[in-house]
Amino acid sequence: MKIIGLTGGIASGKSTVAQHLGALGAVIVDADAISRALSQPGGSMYNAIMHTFGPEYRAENGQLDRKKLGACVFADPAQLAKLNAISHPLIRAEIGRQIAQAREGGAPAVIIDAPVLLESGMQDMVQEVWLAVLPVEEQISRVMARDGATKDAAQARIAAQWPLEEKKKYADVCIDTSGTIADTCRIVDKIWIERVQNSGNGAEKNE
Ligand SMILES: CC(C)(COP(=O)(O)OP(=O)(O)OC[C@H]1O[C@@H](n2cnc3c(N)ncnc32)[C@H](O)[C@@H]1O)[C@@H](O)C(=O)NCCC(=O)NCCS
Ligand SMILES: Nc1ncnc2c1ncn2[C@@H]1O[C@H](COP(=O)(O)OP(=O)(O)OP(=O)(O)O)[C@@H](O)[C@H]1O
Repeated sequence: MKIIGLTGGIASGKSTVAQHLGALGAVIVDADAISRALSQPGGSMYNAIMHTFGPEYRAENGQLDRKKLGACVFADPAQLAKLNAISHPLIRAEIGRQIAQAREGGAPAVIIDAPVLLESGMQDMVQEVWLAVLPVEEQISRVMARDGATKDAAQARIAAQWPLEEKKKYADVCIDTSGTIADTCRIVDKIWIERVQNSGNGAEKNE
């Protein structure tokens, strides 16, 4: 089984690429979904956040106030570092568990969809890094359109991540997501054939 890290910035098209890879037969491990699950009330990340950031980040319904915490950490690198120190080890452990599960299921490939795979040092868990790339102006437009964010909020979140040029240094494959979704899917089909189907499923690299 080939273990592939799929990364890129916010709204760079990772989930769209991952969804298509899922249709092709890959198992998808979604780091954002793991993060949201662990930060449900009573979850390990929720408890640690309440302990470190304080009960003012608990919304009236008991959930983590994601909007408030996002506004805090994406405006202040020191606060983001504090959150990352809590979240990344917990997310990493769960990703490891889900990779093991995928291996037992006999999937040809597992895709770790993780926006901050490189920033968090999780690339040591994967055999290849696939990077979704698009011009930053298009990325800002997609964040604003999808999340209803202001331009400033979109730029703040992008600034909390490594620049694309830095990420390219670690990428085995770049996936251009600047065209239509159909264009992206065609590119992904080709990469899947070349790097998974025709590679003996990466079995020679299996750990
Ligand atoms: C700060 C939080 C509460 C904001 O929640 P919100 O619902 O607004 O955003 P969501 O979790 O859906 O993330 C949306 C996007 O923000 C970006 N983002 C999230 N966390 C981070 C981070 N630590 N560093 C840089 N960018 C991040 C990613 O591109 C992600 O796809 C939340 O993002 C969080 O708990 N982040 C820490 C967990 C983490 O590191 N996640 C990344 C998984 S690899
Ligand atoms: N060619 C394309 N490829 C991928 N996504 C596209 C494309 N064109 C437009 N989009 C849109 O861009 C937006 C962001 O895509 P997606 O949600 O897949 O990104 P993401 O990298 O997973 O984002 P995040 O990590 O923030 O969740 C979506 O609304 C998607 O429909």
